[in-house]
Amino acid sequence: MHKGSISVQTENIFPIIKKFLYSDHEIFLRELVSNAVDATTKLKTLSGKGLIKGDIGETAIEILLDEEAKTLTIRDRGIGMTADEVEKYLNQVAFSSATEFVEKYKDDASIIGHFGLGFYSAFMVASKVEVRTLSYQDGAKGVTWACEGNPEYTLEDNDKDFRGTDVILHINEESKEFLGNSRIEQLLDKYCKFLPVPIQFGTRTETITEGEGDEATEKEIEVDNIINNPDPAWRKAPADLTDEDYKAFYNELYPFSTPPLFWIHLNIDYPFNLTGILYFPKLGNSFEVQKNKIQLYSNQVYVTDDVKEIVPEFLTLLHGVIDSPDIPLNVSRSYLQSDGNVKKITGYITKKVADKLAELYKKDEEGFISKWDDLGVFVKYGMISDDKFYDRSVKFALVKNIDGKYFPIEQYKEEVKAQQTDKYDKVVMLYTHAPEQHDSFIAAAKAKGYDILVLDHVIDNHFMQHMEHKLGGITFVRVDSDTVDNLVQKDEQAESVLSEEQQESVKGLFEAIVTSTGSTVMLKPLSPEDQPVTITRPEFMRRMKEMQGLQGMSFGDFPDSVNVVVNTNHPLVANKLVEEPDADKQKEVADYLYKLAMLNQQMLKGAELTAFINKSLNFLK
Ligand SMILES: Nc1ncnc2c1ncn2[C@@H]1O[C@H](COP(=O)(O)OP(=O)(O)OP(=O)(O)O)[C@@H](O)[C@H]1O
Repeated sequence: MHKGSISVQTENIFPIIKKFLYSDHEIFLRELVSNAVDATTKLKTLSGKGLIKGDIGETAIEILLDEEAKTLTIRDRGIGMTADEVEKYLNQVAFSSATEFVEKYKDDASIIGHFGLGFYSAFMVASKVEVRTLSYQDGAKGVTWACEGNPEYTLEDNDKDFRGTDVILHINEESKEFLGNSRIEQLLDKYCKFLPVPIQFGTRTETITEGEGDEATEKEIEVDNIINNPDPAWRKAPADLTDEDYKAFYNELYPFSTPPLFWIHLNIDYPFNLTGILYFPKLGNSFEVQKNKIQLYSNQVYVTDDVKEIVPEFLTLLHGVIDSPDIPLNVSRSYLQSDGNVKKITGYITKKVADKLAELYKKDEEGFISKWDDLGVFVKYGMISDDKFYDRSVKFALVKNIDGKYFPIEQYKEEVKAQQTDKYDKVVMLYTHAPEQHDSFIAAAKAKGYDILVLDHVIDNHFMQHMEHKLGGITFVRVDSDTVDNLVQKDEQAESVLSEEQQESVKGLFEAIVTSTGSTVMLKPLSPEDQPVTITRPEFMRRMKEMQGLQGMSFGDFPDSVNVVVNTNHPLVANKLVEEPDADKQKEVADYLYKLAMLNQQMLKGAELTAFINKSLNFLK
């Protein structure tokens, strides 16, 4: 037996590890299993080069839990270590790199906790760590290194008879959770799901069928429980994968979810290394809830699902996996943001996504259109937030009209130009966010030969604002924002059949009825075919208010701004109302017309609505 003292360059590291590493203790398992994987990969490499004679045999890594002995063991059948190597790698390399790391990041506990310290993170959860190891080299002798979380360690020979390393953790009092089967299972699933070496944790029962036809019997057998898929889809060549393989992998990542719309296989080795698969999920009208689903890996080791720094914000709506050994992982956020490689990766991913969409649109326009309702959100979000993406995608950014036809927005502008250009030379793109609710406005606009778009997603206000600015020469106007004659403003002036005096009296009549703040009464000589009274919501104020609401800002109690437009050429106004001799009756008619307009804009509610219905029923008596 040999005793020694770990050379301490700085003050004792163990209290520092315990003090600073309070967050994410669980990372120790990832670190130790990664070391086991490294040792196994090294062995395979040596064998591949013919440097190890004969068959290397079993290489699976095992995780063993002994609740009674309170130990958790990580067992590999990798290269192992000689006594000299243990001294060098565990006492010097591992120790000095851990010391350096803690020194560097001790003011940012979250970083240390998150990224671990390699081998020494074992001391976050263990009061004692034993390493029993046997090197692959001919004639090597087994050695056991043990350390109880202080600078003293022991090293002694053992009789280990199979190549590889057991790291035995004597779990400390505060970390008892790591003696639970399901907790370990959960951690392995989180961090080790796609590690490149099979990892076994206990056994599981499997039902197999023996014999054939009528003779067939079902039997339960115990098999090794391999918790990982060592050869995940993203590491394979796209040519070797079918659509079913991609879907199956999606299901592996997100069990029980709706199949994705399509995917992009990323594969680049210059100027940085990156592989991965990004999936476009079915989003429908939802938005926020889907974020943070992309998982970041480094050589198949799970790192995080917080990829904000690597993937442009709008693409965090995507799902899938990115794997890059080139992303500097154990550094701070601010460093990531300014890192040149990370910027290049972001740019590359954006370009790949835009190219894939362009290709889909070109190759299969119909298929692309059929996916647009789900895809539109990404594309719009991307166009708003990333100029380069805008330039690439404006060609295939679609808008849908009320008849369910889709057009690229630039082409749509040309389609409606002749009918819908206003006196300021802008093409007015009319839209509704709720076709049912705007039925009468839509009917009026259609009768005038206008086309109407459906823009009903929460992102659309921002999208419209952005397109007005970027595309230029267009303005979006909601179909209920003005009376139909004024949706596309022209210079034509219609004549009113009422005298000025009559107009004054009609205006006064309505002003006495319309008392809510924010409402303005206006008279207009519209077509006799149009509604007698229409309530419109001016585009600018409404859109501003909605956009601020979306950003969590508030206009305070700013009332809805609406116009109550009275059509002075409608017979019910021009004849019935004006000619009515009885003042009370006149007021009643005006009020009824106003209520109908409110009803049309879904503004009639509560007691007012009940009174209106009762009044209408009385007419039928
Ligand atoms: N299971 C193992 N089998 C063989 N050698 C090991 C094993 N675990 C650790 N080592 C040796 O100890 C060294 C130090 O390990 P440690 O985990 O601290 O650092 P690392 O793996 O080099 O880097 P990282 O901090 O990224 O984990 C390793 O480089 C390796 O040589």
